[in-house]
Amino acid sequence: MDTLCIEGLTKKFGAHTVLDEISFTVPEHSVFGFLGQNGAGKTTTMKLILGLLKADGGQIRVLGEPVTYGQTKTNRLVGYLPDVPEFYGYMKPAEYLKLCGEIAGLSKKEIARRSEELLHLVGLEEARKKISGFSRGMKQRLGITQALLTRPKLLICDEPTSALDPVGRRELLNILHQVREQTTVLFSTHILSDAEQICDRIAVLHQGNLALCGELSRIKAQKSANALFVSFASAADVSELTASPYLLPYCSQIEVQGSCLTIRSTDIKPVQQAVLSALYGKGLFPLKMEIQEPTLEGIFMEAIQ
Ligand SMILES: Nc1ncnc2c1ncn2[C@@H]1O[C@H](COP(=O)(O)OP(=O)(O)OP(=O)(O)O)[C@@H](O)[C@H]1O
Repeated sequence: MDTLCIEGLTKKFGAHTVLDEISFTVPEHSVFGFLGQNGAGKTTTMKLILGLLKADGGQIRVLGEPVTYGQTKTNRLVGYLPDVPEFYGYMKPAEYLKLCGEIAGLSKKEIARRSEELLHLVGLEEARKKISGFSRGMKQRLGITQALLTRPKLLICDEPTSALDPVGRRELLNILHQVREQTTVLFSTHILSDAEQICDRIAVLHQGNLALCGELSRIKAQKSANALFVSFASAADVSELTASPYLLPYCSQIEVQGSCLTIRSTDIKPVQQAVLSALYGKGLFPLKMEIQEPTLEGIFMEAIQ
């Protein structure tokens, strides 16, 4: 069964339609990247899943149960990490988790066991200081422990890496990748390389619609419009190469940047042959020549154009 199923979801703020009948599913134990520019509607979608906002149309189901605005029934299945998690700064991590566990109705034994497991998972088992002294990365990691305390079936994280340095980002991505064994992860981001590293599925939200949605590997395979990148020691070599009659059929697909050129084509093989013939014909020697696979960044830019 899919952990999350969204069908025809619509949300308007006044005359502004933020979500216009979007539909997607998130399969169990997947890591789903929810991508979009600032203001695309990612947080709005998450709040709708949590029943914190009222939809103007459509349905949301968490493990088959419908989400109803204002009711928190389905939230027993969901853990949520907001973009800026708030804590009681005077508490230590274990104290904070104890409080959260008590509010959630967990037994003392379960709180102790879960806290130990989760603080170990996020590398905070040795953190003895008060939360007010935590770095942003430590706070995000603590936020994940709180969101996972009740063993939710779906973990929703709103831009969990956007405020972190590269080391903090790497640590957090590793944690999200690991927790997929216990739950399903839906996280929003505009850092495409983060999504590329750990997501098996993505959706790109743009102007109220899903510009792209599906398995990342499949999307990449479909976008087989590859590019051949060639660099030379000088721009003069580039001019000489592009003047070759072998490259004439590809002129409309050639991008020149100083001493480098990129040729894009849906079928890269004939391009390779043409470039090799042109290099040989002109007696040119490139510094570098490589086929560039489609990146998520390239795919994203194309989707939102
Ligand atoms: N309560 C509200 N009232 C009116 N407009 C709102 C409200 N909440 C969000 N919006 C608008 O809805 C749009 C989507 O906002 P949302 O916060 O969901 O985007 P986002 O994709 O999460 O952006 P970001 O990446 O910047 O966090 C924006 O234009 C925003 O101004």
